[in-house]
Amino acid sequence: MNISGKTFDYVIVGGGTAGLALASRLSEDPTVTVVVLEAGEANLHDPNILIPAQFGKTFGNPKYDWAFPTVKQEHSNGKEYIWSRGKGLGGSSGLNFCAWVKPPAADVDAIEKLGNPGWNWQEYLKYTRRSETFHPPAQELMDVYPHTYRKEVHGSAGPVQTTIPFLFHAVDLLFQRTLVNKGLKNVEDAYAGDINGTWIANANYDPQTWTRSYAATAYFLPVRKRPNLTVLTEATVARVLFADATDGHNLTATGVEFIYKESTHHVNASHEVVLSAGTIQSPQILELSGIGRPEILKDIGVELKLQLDGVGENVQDHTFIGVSFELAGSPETYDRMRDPEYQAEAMRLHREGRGPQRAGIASFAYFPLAAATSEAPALIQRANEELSSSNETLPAGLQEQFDLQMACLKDGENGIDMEIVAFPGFFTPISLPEPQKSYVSILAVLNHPFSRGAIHAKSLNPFDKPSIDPRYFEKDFDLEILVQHVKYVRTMLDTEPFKSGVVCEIDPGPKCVTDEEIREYIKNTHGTSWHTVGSCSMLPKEKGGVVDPQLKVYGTNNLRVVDISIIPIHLATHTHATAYVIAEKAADIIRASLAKERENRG
Ligand SMILES: Cc1cc2nc3c(=O)[nH]c(=O)nc-3n(C[C@H](O)[C@H](O)[C@H](O)COP(=O)(O)OP(=O)(O)OC[C@H]3O[C@@H](n4cnc5c(N)ncnc54)[C@H](O)[C@@H]3O)c2cc1C
Repeated sequence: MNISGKTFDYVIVGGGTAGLALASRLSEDPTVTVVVLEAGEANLHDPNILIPAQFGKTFGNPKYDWAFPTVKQEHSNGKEYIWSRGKGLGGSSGLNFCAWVKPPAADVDAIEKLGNPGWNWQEYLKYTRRSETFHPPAQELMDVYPHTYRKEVHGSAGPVQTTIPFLFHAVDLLFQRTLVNKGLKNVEDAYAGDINGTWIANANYDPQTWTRSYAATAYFLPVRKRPNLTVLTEATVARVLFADATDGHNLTATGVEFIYKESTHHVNASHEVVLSAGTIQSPQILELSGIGRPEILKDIGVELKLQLDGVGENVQDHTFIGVSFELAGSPETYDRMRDPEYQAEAMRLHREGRGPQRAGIASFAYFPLAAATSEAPALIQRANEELSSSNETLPAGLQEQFDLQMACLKDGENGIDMEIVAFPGFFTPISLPEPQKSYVSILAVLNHPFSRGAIHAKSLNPFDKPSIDPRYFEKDFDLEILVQHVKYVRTMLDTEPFKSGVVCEIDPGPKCVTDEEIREYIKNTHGTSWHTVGSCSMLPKEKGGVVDPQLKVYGTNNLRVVDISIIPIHLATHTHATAYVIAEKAADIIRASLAKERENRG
């Protein structure tokens, strides 16, 4: 480690999804120097990461996973949760489920409507295409399932490799055909801004090797020898350092302090410091650096440098619930992986580029509440009443977010509030799967929660995990939406081919009938989808914003946040692809800022 005390143009905190993508793009310019400090290990060339379809294998292992505990959740029967988050190069892109999903255009446009010019669907499309190379599905897959796609919305030269994963087709066909028979449409290409209907998702797999394509392999490894790019792992950033602040002026970040092999060091930034530590740790680092709410900083004993009340607030998580069914005829599903012999054979086949280890989670459906239930108008009325009857004074700007969420709910044609995903295997936490049997678990996801949580530093110690309070179901309507999901999923049993393809429901099972019983099932078994956003929201400052549309922290000259924490209102999507969009756009913003600075200097 020979960087202590050295100066780089850009210091990036966190070598995760967005951090490595940004570092790779910025270091394309040989005249600038970039350093990335990552708290975790490198974890490169690691089969636990690279070989797909090993869902959850790295969870809870401190080599890969931060495993953050939440506080007790008052509205979920006092339960506490563990939130996995990737640690090491690639961050969460190294431990996620590789479902490559993008939001509907309207959700991205909502970000712009909240006061962020340039953060709209057209820009999203431009940057997401830059981030990926899409490989059309292999003929082997096309033969079974007729995939359709529109070439022009996919990237053809970006670092992240994407394709249709190998599928357990019996389940996919069961799911898709049933939903079409229930009135949903088959979406031609869900990457064009319209996700309303049912479709097969890509996975971020490289079809040459059938391995995970993630920030470390896609953005970092190909450029690791650049002389102007330095990446240091096992380096935990404790705080951002600032020049002595002169009253009334913006703060200037001069570098960061970090801990490496139990000693404290610093590096200097001659241009900018960028926080890419993710939704949970970017706000923690801001607070440890003296930026945030005065009462939080006082509690942890940090001198307030800049009051910014939005830090760690406006937190929104996608939570999900599963309904599992036993399948007739025991078709091939992930359930077979519980058999050590099958698994060994799957690994052997993978070495030859074949077999089920290439599988993904791919059958999705997104649709409006009105497509799920005839009670939608009454439910929406109830949501309205809940939001307007509350005596609490809403934080500044939250009403605007609620208005957009209500508009989405009311749009019975295209407003997406429901999501169900077919997991081909047993994935619910109450019953145990039986050997020789096959299952499908339909996972239902809350896309636009009204509840807002908070994430704050608990102490001055950067190794102390922050306090995480998602406040699940603080707004009861969030729970109601999940009840509607469960009821909708159960109606699939009345429709072919699900009707004859399924033997019976396993969880929650026949004892769970009334809405009240479904509510209890949800409260006792729901979990995070690991898509948390909002803790460093991009919003006008007076509306709770932490960063402006240039991703610059308000009140600073050269400190940005570039990760998924800046999303101010949740999207009906999984967030991996979006993290790259943020990084790609940030790279353009930072390059433009440097060009301007150089021009001014003459
Ligand atoms: C278990 C799981 C499954 C998921 N499944 C999917 C999926 O299938 N599809 C999908 O679209 N999305 C999925 N996601 C979400 C998606 O992966 C994330 O939203 C996205 O990767 C977040 O990127 P990020 O850059 O914001 O943060 P991260 O990728 O988490 O990067 C943050 C990095 O900062 C580092 N860091 C933190 N603090 C410090 C510090 N003090 N000093 C130095 N380094 C620090 C961390 O170690 C980490 O490497 C999943 C996420 C998880 C956790």
